Amino acid sequence: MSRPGPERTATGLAGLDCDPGETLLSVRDLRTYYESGDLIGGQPVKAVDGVSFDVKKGETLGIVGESGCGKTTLGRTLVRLEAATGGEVRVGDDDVTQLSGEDLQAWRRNAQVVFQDPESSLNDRMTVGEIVREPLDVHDWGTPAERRARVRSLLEKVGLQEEHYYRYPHQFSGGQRQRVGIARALALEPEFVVLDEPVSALDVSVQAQILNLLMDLQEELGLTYLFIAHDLSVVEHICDRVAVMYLGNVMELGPTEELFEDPANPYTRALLSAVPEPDPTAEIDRMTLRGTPPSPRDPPQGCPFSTRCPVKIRPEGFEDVDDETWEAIEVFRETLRARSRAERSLSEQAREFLGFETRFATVDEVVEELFADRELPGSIREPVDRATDLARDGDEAPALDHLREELGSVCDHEPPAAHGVDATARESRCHRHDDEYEEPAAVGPSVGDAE
Ligand SMILES: Nc1ncnc2c1ncn2[C@@H]1O[C@H](COP(=O)(O)OP(=O)(O)OP(=O)(O)O)[C@@H](O)[C@H]1O
Repeated sequence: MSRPGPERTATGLAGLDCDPGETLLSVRDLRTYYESGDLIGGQPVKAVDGVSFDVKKGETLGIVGESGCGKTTLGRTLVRLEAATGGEVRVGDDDVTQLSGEDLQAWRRNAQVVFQDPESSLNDRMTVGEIVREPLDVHDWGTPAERRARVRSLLEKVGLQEEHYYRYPHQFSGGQRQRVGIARALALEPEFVVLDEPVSALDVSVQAQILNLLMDLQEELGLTYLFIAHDLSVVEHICDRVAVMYLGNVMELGPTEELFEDPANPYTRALLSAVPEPDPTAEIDRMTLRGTPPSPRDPPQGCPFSTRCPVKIRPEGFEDVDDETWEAIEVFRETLRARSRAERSLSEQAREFLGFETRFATVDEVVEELFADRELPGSIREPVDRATDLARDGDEAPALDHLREELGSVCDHEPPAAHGVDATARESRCHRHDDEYEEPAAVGPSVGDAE
């Protein structure tokens, strides 16, 4: 069978040949779960838990969020390095998650990854020429002479010299190794490239060079990038649009400038307010988030961010309870949740949430510390007492269910839908965008620079 050589123009999948600005990938309700290693009954890790967005041809879409929120899994699922558990990734009429045979080969040629750590992602026993040529060999691209010529032109394209062909990765600096990784990713002329933290392992002085190279290559080759990063300043610099992930969900997605200037979602606001200001005298209200993200094995039933959200909606009838009392209830719930995970002892968790040095051994001591000095109305005292009884017997799950039933709001019960939040098609998932509630910005601390 004849294989595509250097002259080939068709990508192999009709949907990839769309025009710049048109939708290249249409991701719908995509889920990727990792099955638990337990023999029976373990919950899967819901690394990507129902995300929907489009990627437009020629754009750079940033994916940001804290460690463990599912960025890498999302990128790997899009290029079929991980199998999706559910949902779709449409390219024209094809669903990438279902491709097999030649169509899957065509997708694999067209969807490549540049990995974070050029130290470990390149095989140290192969020469640079062999590393870059390997995908051409695997896909039986052109003739051997054409492959060698292609590797030389790729090395030049990424700023390396011809004589580097016969060297080994360990003879190179981190920046040079990442250039090799980029050349390899581009060998098969892909349309779509996942850049998974491509500069975070590099010296700051080298980062800009690699980012400039990536931007030049994008322009020259019409590439579409998914740019995964936790460094927000890099994202602001390089991305056209940004998706903010939390616990396997996209909380907000929109054009970079608008999203950074006026973040709509409480999580985006918290994430941006955690970025150190270049001017330390600038007065901004920093949002500090309580606790740690919930386990992706057991995400909250309502809004993914509900357990830590600083502007969580109160349930009806509790609006007048003072903030400290309400905070104590949320800390109680968070402590029970941590205890049910049993990853760390209750005392460690409680100390972290409360900032106390005291050791807590029992639920009663936590309750005493949180509520002893407070006048609790019966509508709060009763569910707290009931939950304490349940938790005392080691039943945190029913205790939490009870608290959610009695003291939970819409944020605890329903996942928020995506709301359009400005004229740029930006979307944010938060119940506060419903007309009946105040917007996050109206009730929470302000975010952004104070120039
Ligand atoms: N192969 C795997 N098996 C089981 N769980 C996994 C696997 N890979 C990732 N996870 C889990 O899935 C969740 C998402 O991980 P992922 O690496 O996608 O997040 P991330 O946002 O890219 O994090 P980081 O910024 O630290 O790379 C985490 O809880 C992680 O522990």
